[in-house]
Amino acid sequence: MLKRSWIDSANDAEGEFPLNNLPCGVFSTRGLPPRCGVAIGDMILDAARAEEAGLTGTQRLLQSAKWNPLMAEGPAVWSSLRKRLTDLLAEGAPDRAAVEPLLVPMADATMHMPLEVAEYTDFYAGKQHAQNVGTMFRGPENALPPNWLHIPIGYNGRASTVVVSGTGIRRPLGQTKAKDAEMPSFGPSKRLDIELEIGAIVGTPSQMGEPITTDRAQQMIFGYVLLNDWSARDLQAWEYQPLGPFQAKAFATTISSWIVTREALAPFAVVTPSPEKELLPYLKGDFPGNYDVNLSIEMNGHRISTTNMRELYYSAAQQLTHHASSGCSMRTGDLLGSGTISGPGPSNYGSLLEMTWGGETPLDLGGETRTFIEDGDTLTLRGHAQGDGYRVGFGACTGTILPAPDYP
Ligand SMILES: O=C(O)/C=C/C(=O)CC(=O)CC(=O)O
Ligand SMILES: [Ca+2]
Ligand SMILES: [Mg+2]
Repeated sequence: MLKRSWIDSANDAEGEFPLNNLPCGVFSTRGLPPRCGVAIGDMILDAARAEEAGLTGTQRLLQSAKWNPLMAEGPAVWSSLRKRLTDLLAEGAPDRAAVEPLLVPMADATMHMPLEVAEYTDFYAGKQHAQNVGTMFRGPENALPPNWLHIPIGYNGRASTVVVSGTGIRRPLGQTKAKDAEMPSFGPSKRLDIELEIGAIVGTPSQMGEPITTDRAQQMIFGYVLLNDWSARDLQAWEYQPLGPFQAKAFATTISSWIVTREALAPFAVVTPSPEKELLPYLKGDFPGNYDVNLSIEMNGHRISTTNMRELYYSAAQQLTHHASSGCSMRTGDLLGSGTISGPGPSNYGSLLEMTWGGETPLDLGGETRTFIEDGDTLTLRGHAQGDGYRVGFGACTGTILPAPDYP
């Protein structure tokens, strides 16, 4: 049910930021440095100033212009802050007069990275995507690798190039090799693509040498963002064997400005699809660790795909458990990409590679067509969970492609 707020725009049934959501971002307004804020309707509550005014029940957790200090505190503190903010913003709140001056119109704000990304790992937990990409790269017989049904497969990506929604992305340069060419060549990617993913954000850390259970992993997750894993398919096809993606995915990853907390998504929790092969005991998660979140992709304003987070075969908790299982420590601010979330048919695929089947079938964008991304194109991911009379949304995860740089 919609929790009503004294901020009218937060009571809109189709709005993304009702009182039920309260996602965490970092914003600035003219002349003032970036600071922590919480979205409510079409406004942002200045959480840093609310803390200074003694309204949040926290001390010095919201002053660093990143959410990491709060994230490190763990679920009890996350929960009490959420409860406190809910009380401040609910219809009939006694503190309204103190809170009102701390609201800034979203339209006047510039958004920044909401967290310091400690490390970034990208998984491959969408089965339809793994099947599709495997078919194109290795043929239908070898599409799904033999380990896929047993391990949440991943690779270590780059935290240095995770950027916030709205950041322009330079077309990457790299090495490619045409099938019939004798030598590889170097230049701008000609097969630039997106991947629609959800990123899970680790709040509380684990120690080196300390494996964790799926229950504990679930408790460690602070929240989720939309994530676009920009991918240069021509670089990828040439470089990926035997160590997996490298420069094809190292140049940029865009996340939404808002972190939707695990608590806000709890009413939309679902179990992952039943495993086709029994999972080893350490990976079993008998709780609903996935979420019913509607997802979509727009290219230059045209919707080109719709899918849902519930398609994921492994939950973020299972991915995190596997990640720590060897003794690998997990840090506050670790970002775990889910893997591309493709649904059953071409209108539900999460990458252009799949939608155009390797560039063979162009997409119709109302007059124009596209296979891969051209300079100046804007790609936008959106996502929301649908409640009874309200939505919990992520805001946009968007980026425009700029021409490749000259080689120095
Ligand atoms: O080699 C392959 O089969 C494909 C690898 C990827 O594309 C890696 C990746 O980013 C996985 C994903 O997002 O699902
Ligand atoms: Ca990916
Ligand atoms: Mg990437």
